[in-house]
Amino acid sequence: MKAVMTASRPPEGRPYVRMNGAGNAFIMVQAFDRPFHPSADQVRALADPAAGLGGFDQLIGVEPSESADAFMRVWNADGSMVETCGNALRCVGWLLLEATDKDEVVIDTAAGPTTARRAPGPVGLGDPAESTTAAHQQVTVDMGAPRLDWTQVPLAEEMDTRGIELQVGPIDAPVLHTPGAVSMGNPHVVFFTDRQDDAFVRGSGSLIEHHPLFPEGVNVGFAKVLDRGHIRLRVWERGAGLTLACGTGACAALVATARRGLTDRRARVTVDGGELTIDWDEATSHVFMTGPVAVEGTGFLPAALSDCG
Ligand SMILES: N[C@@H](CCC[C@H](N)C(=O)O)C(=O)O
Repeated sequence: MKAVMTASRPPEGRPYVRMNGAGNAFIMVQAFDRPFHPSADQVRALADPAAGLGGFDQLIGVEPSESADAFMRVWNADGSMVETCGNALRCVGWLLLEATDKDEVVIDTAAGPTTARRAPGPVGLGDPAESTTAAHQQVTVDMGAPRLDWTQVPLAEEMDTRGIELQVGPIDAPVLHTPGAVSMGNPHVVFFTDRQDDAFVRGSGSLIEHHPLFPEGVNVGFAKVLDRGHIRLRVWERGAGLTLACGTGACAALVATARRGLTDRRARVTVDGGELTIDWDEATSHVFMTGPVAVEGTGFLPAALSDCG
């Protein structure tokens, strides 16, 4: 881990690795040697293009753990600290797999532990073993069982999470209605809809994110079922807005569509930044997510924002 994240260190600031998981953008900060606990203001400052990091959806702290290979801490770009992030788990998993000789690593989070392992690369992209970066690498994570009780999402009132009482638009002709609600360690609502254009996703997503039915806020998915094994998904992320991919959102979309009988328990989920495969295993009830990870570069945090212990 340290080998991957601490190449040569100039005096100014703490090193970072910029990665993406199917387009979901992360800044990974090594917090093995010294704690990294930025305030919400400091996270927002780092997310600002003026900080020179290129912006990100989530800021990730990779910390030591007594029970796992690492603990992953997640901040959204708006500064909020959240439970977990599926695509970042695949990226941190890849970093840990690269830095050790293990076949499988365990990453703890505020939502509980997750295991990560390499998966065969996609056909047509060459041999992943020949790649010097993570560009062609596929990683599978075990996201555990979805939490489906209304108290676990959580919702503000009792409802059947297969299709909750929520609609957007006129009462007699709503444009969105009866979404599924799922927690993958973080809260998701998934609408089954063909409406996926930018303006619609941004407008309705930002509204629903803060709806009083979701006391902790919510990530908002817009899922178009193409066939029983294929979903087109866009996600308005809580605390980050419209992103190119949301891993927990893809897991939640598969769970929500499978519960409604719209898809099988395994499906390809096409997001703006790539393809994810989600498998809701019948025997264990665990949701497995496979998809690409990529290293975009490395750098050093601005000195003033490096010592956030
Ligand atoms: N990008 C993530 C989810 C990150 C956290 C989310 N915005 C939240 O507030 O719960 C993913 O890949 O799962």
